[in-house]
Amino acid sequence: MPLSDFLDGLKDNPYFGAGFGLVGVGTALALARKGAQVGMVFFRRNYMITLEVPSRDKSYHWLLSWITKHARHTQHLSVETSYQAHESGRVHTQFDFHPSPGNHIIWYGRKWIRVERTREKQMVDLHTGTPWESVTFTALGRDRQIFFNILQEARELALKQEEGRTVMYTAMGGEWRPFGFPRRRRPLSSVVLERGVTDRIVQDVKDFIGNPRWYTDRGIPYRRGYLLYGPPGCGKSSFITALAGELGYSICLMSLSDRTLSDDRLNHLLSVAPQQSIILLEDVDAAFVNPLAFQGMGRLTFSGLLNSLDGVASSEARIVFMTTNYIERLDAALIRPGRVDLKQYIGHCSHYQLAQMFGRFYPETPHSDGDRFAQDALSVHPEISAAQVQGHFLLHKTDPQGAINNVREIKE
Ligand SMILES: Nc1ncnc2c1ncn2[C@@H]1O[C@H](COP(=O)(O)OP(=O)(O)OP(=O)(O)O)[C@@H](O)[C@H]1O
Repeated sequence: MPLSDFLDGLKDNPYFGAGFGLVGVGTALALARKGAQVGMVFFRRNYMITLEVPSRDKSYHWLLSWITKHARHTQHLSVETSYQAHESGRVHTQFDFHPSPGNHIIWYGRKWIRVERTREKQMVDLHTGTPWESVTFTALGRDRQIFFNILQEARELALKQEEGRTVMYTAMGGEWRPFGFPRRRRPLSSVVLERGVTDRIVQDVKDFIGNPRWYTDRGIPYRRGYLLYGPPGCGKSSFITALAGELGYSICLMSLSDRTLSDDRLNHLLSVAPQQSIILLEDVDAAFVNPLAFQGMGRLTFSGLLNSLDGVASSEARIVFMTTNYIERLDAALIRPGRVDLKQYIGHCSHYQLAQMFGRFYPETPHSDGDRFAQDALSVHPEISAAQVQGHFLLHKTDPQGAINNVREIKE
C-alpha cells in the first residue's frame, strides 16, 4: 500500500485520531507552561529587582523592625523572646514581635513590595548556631534606589529607637546581638552609692576615655578594668547601667558561667565587641571558684580568660567591668592591676545613702525625716541593701511616715 493511503487510513481511524488530539493538547500545554516560565524569568530579569539580606548582615535586625512597622496589618507574627537569668536570681524577659517567615506585601514609595522571610530548617548559621534566615525584597521596576531608601530608613528607625537609650548586647555564638529593646537611660543620680563613690568611678572612666594619647604615647594598651564587689542588691548592675547611659555607651553583657564559652570564643567576642560599649562580666566568681576546678566546666580555662582580658585592646577605649558578690573567691591574678585597675566595694546602705534614698523617694519631706528614717532603719537592721529599702518604699508609696514607722518590716 502506498504511504499516502496508509496515512489516510490512520486519519479515518477514530482511536488514533483522538490520541493524536490528546498529544497535541498536552504538547501545547507543556509549551505554554514553558513559555510562561521563560516569560516570567525574562520579566523578573528585566522588570523586577530583588534584594536579599541574610540574617548575618548588620542591617537584618533593623530591617525586621522596619518590616514590622510597615506590615502593620500582617496577622502572621513570630515572637523573639529574650530571656536571661542571673546568678542572683534576677530574670530579664522581653518579647519582640516580628513578621513570621513567609510572604508579606508592603506598600512603600508608591510601589507594592513583596517581602519574603525565609528560614532554612536544614541550614544553621555556624556563627550563631541559629537557623539560617534571610529576607528578600522584590519590587517592580529597575530602580535600585528604593532599596537604598528602605535600608536607610530602617537604619534611622533603629538609631532613633536607641537615642537617649542604652542598648544591651548579649553573646550569641561568635557575635553580639541586641537584647530586647534599648532601655531608657537610667540617670546616675537614681543610683545612690556611698558618698563620693559615684564621682570617683565616673571621673576615672571619663579621664580614661578622654586621654587616648596618654596610653598610645606610653605604649600601654588602651583599656581599663573595673571590679565592683559586695553583697547582692546594693546597686552594682544598676550603677553600671546608669554609667553607660551617662557616657552614651552600650553594654555587652556576658556570663562566664555559660558552659558553651570556650577560650577562643571569649577571645573572639571581646575583640569584636561593638564600639563605645562597656563589657560587663557579671558574677565572675561563679565560673572561677578555684582555678583548677573549672577545667572540667566547658572549655573556658582560667588562663584563657586572663589572655582574653589582656588581649582586649583597640584604638577605641575598651572598658571592662566585672562584678562579684565574693571578692575573696577570686584569684589574685584576675584582679591584679592591668586587668582590674579600679576596685570598688559597693556595700550595704550607710546612713548617708538611706537619707538620700528617702529624700529622692519622698521629695516633699524635710531633711530631718530622711535622717530619722536612716537612724531608725540602721538601729534595727545594720546590714540592709538598697534593693530592700526600695521594696519598702514601694510598699509605702505615698506614706513617708508609714515608711519611717514601719522600718522593722523592711527585711520582711
Ligand atoms: N544604690 C542603689 N540606689 C538605688 N537603687 C538601688 C541601689 N542598689 C540597688 N538598687 C535597686 O535594687 C535592684 C537590684 O539592684 P542591682 O541589680 O543593681 O544590685 P546588684 O548589686 O547588682 O545585685 P547582684 O549582686 O545581685 O547582681 C534594682 O532595682 C535597683 O534599682
